[in-house]
Amino acid sequence: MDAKATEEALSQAALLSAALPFMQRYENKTVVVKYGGHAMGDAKLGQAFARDIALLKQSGVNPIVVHGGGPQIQSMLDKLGIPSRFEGGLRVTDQRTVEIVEMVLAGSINKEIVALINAEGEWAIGLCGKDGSMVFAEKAKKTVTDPDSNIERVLDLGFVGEPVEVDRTLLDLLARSEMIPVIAPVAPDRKGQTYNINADTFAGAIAGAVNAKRLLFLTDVPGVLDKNKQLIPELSVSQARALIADGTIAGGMIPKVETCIEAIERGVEGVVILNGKTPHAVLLELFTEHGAGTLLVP
Ligand SMILES: Nc1ncnc2c1ncn2[C@@H]1O[C@H](COP(=O)(O)OP(=O)(O)O)[C@@H](O)[C@H]1O
Ligand SMILES: CC(=O)N[C@@H](CCC(=O)OP(=O)(O)O)C(=O)O
Repeated sequence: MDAKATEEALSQAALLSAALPFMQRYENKTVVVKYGGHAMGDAKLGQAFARDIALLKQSGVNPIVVHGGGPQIQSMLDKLGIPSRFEGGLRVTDQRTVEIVEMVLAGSINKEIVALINAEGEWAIGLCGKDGSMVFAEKAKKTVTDPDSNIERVLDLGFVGEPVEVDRTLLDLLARSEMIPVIAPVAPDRKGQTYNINADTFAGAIAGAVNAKRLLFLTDVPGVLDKNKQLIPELSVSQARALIADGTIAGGMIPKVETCIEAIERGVEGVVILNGKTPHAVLLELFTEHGAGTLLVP
C-alpha cells in the first residue's frame, strides 16, 4: 500500500470508528426516511441518497423509504393541461388527477428510487399502500380557520385521503428478508376508491405503525425557518402550532410539521426536518454528532 492509500484507509477507519457508536444506537431499529419531491434534485443527489439508504441497511439499520413527488405530479398535470390547486398544502384531487398521481408516484418515481437503491447492491421493493393491503385510507377531513373572522371552514379536497389503517405484516416480512421497502403514498378505501395522500402524512402513519426510532423528512430547505428565514434548530410542539397559526409555517411545510407533531405524540423519538439537497444528509444526520435541520421536541 502506498502512502496515499494508507492515508485514505486510515481516514476511513477513523470515520468508521467515529460512526460506530451511532450505528450501534440504530442497529435493528427502524428508521423511516421521507424523500420529498423537492429533495429529488439531480442524478448525483439521487445516487447519494440511494447510497445512504444502502449503507444504513448494511450497518444493520432497517430503513423504510416513503417518497413524495409533488413537483413531478405538477409537471405531468401541466403537460396534460389539467389544472391543479392546493388548499392548506394539499392538492385538491379529482378522479382524473388521482389517476395521474398514482401513475407518477407508484409508477415512474417509485421505480426510479428502487433502481437507484438496487444499483447500490441492495434489494429495494417498490410498493404503494395498496400492496399487501398495507394501508387503507378515508377521505380527508380538513378544516381551515380564517385568521380575521376566526370562522372555521370545512375543505372539500376531493380524493385526498388520510391513512386510517396500516398493517405492518408486509413490512415485517420485508425486514426479515433483508429487503428495503420504497413506498408511494397512494392507498384505497374499503370500497376500492384510490386516494392521493400527502407523502408526509403517509410517512408519519408508517412510522407510527412500525414504532420507528427515527423519522426524517428530506426537503429542499434547511429545516423550519422563522419569519427572517433563519433556521430554527429545535422546535417544541406548542411553538410549531403557533407558527402554523400565524402563517410563518405555510404551504407544504404545514403537513410536514403537523405529521411531526403527531409522530412525537405517538412516541416516535427523533423527528427531524432537514435539507435533502445536502449530499448524504441521511448519514450525516444519523451517524455524526452534527445533527442538521429542525428537531421537533415535545
Ligand atoms: N416556515 C417555513 N420554513 C421552511 N419552509 C417553509 C416554511 N413555510 C413554507 N415553507 C415551504 O415548504 C416547502 C417544503 O415543503 P414541500 O414543498 O411540500 O416539499 P417536499 O416536496 O420536500 O415535501 C419549502 O420549500 C418552503 O417553500
Ligand atoms: C394530497 C397531496 O397533496 N398529495 C401530494 C402527494 C405527493 C407529495 O406529497 O409529494 P411531496 O412530498 O413531494 O410534497 C400531491 O399531490 O402533490
